[in-house]
Amino acid sequence: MLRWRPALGLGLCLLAGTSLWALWAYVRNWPPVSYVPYYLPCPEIFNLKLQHKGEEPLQPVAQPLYPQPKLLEQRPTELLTLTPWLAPIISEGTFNPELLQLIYQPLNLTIGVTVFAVGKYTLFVQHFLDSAEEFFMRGYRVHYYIFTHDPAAIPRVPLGAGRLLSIIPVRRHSHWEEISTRRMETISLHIAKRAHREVDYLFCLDVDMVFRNLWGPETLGELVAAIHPGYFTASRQQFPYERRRASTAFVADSEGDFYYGGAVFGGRVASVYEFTRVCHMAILTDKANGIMAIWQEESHLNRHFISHKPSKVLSPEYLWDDRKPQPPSLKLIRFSTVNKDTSWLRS
Ligand SMILES: CC(=O)N[C@H]1[C@@H](OP(=O)(O)OP(=O)(O)OC[C@H]2O[C@@H](n3ccc(=O)[nH]c3=O)[C@H](O)[C@@H]2O)O[C@H](CO)[C@H](O)[C@@H]1O
Ligand SMILES: [Mn+2]
Repeated sequence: MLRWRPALGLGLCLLAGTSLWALWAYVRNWPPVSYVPYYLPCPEIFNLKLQHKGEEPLQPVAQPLYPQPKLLEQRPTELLTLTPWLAPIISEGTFNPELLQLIYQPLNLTIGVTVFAVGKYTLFVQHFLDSAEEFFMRGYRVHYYIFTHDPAAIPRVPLGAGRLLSIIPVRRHSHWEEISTRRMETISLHIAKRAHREVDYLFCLDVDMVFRNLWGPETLGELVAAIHPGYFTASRQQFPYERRRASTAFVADSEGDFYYGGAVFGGRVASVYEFTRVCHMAILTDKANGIMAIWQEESHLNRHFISHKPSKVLSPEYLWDDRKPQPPSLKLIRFSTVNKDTSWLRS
């Protein structure tokens, strides 16, 4: 009987030790972590940090009340050329193309372009590329990145010297809103993985568009936004911002400078990285809260540009819409949305 005592004592000690360890493991993880399912498909985004020696991004400015800048402030045919935060507004007549050529050509820059062609939107690629070859950054090195679910559907357009095209396969999301919105995520990941080594500047463009006139180095800047063709005469209260406070894209009636289009943005590749990453995070936060902003990523883009002003603003010459007549205030149209059957395209 006495011989069993040490064995029994040892067993009890082991049992007590295991129970204490299990209790400690449970307490240590309290409260239980609940993982938001939306975050799971893209955990890389939280760990990736671009390796560049840049300055710290500007801190968000406090939002004092100030009058809205008006593109047509002076005369009905003359566009504003400078924002109140001293960013140039680019339109025909505000710059000297020959001088800019002399300045930018020796820099040997490579300009990247991202375009998405998912589902029936592959139909737009031919026209987009043909016109880009004619008008976009002529004489510069250009790298087109075409994101598509169907690489075979991308036409082989002959490219000029120094111009490259890469086709990058992506998932075909079922809803068009998801396809459009996911661009922020895909672009930021693509920059971190690859594009930051390959290009100096990057423009992110819609594919249902066509170039009609020259688009040159006057558009290059740290962070570049384009004024939406539908709202350049509207007051900030009429802008179609996200007005629900539950969304991270919320904009108050007293805020806003210009309403920018989601179809055109760009800048230095590192700045476009930070911009798309931050917009993607905001979109994920909304998803986790069960809300989608009224104009998807365009709403987030607009929210961001209120607190982080673009360093250069493109007039609607650079983002027009073929369904609208050319107004007298625009001397030419450089890049425009083609007339399209939206409900068929998105079906
Ligand atoms: C002029 C302008 O600023 N347009 C914006 C506007 O409408 P749009 O009506 O111009 O949006 P859209 O149908 O062109 O979609 C945006 C882009 O996403 C891609 N795509 C979209 C759907 C699809 O099935 N397959 C596909 O590839 C394609 O590159 C397309 O150009 O609102 C969108 C978000 O709601 C985007 O912010 C657009 O940039
Ligand atoms: Mn479009």
